[in-house]
Amino acid sequence: MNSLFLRNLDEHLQLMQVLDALDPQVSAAGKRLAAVLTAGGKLMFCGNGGSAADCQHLASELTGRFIKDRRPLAGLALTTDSSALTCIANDYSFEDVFTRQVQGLGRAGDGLVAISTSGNSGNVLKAVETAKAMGIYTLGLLGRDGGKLGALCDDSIVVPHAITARIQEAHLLIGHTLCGLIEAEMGLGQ
Ligand SMILES: O=C(CO)[C@@H](O)[C@H](O)[C@H](O)[C@H](O)COP(=O)(O)O
Ligand SMILES: [Zn+2]
Repeated sequence: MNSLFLRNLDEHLQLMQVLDALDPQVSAAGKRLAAVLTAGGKLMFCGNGGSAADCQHLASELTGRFIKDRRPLAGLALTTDSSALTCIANDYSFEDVFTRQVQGLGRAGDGLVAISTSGNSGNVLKAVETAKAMGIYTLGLLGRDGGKLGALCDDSIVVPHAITARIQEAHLLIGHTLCGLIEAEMGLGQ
């Protein structure tokens, strides 16, 4: 029997082979995110667990750098402020950890990238509902069948797989591509 690594690799490669079907959604999302930044808005990111790590990773590609040496862009992970997260979860509820940050930090014209492999995390759902009501563009980076977020977000990119880890691996590829598209759309860099 194949090793665990070879089985994971096989699953990963099979998934990669069907992701080309997502090209229209990824290209359109890159344009929408670039438009938010071009108009002076910021991009916020929220998600749980491994997706929380993706949030800070992708936000840092914007404020720091991705491929090109260019001006910093407005990316903000809502997953990294441990004081805000613990205060909101402790004093209100875990469902509110992203929502209250969106309310406090978000402005009409901003964007919120909601990352969830199930598409059903309650705190992410609530943040997207709040963001939409504030006039903030919402993009879901989702998995499985997109879950409730698939129907809720303005736009969604759904990785069609049942295993959380495989979905997360695809999310990082798509997230990196979105960063590249933002740079290209904005004509930034050398
Ligand atoms: O990274 C992993 C599994 O690979 C876990 O930490 C995973 O992110 C957590 O179970 C999350 O709470 C799952 O949330 P979601 O993707 O369904 O919104
Ligand atoms: Zn993980």
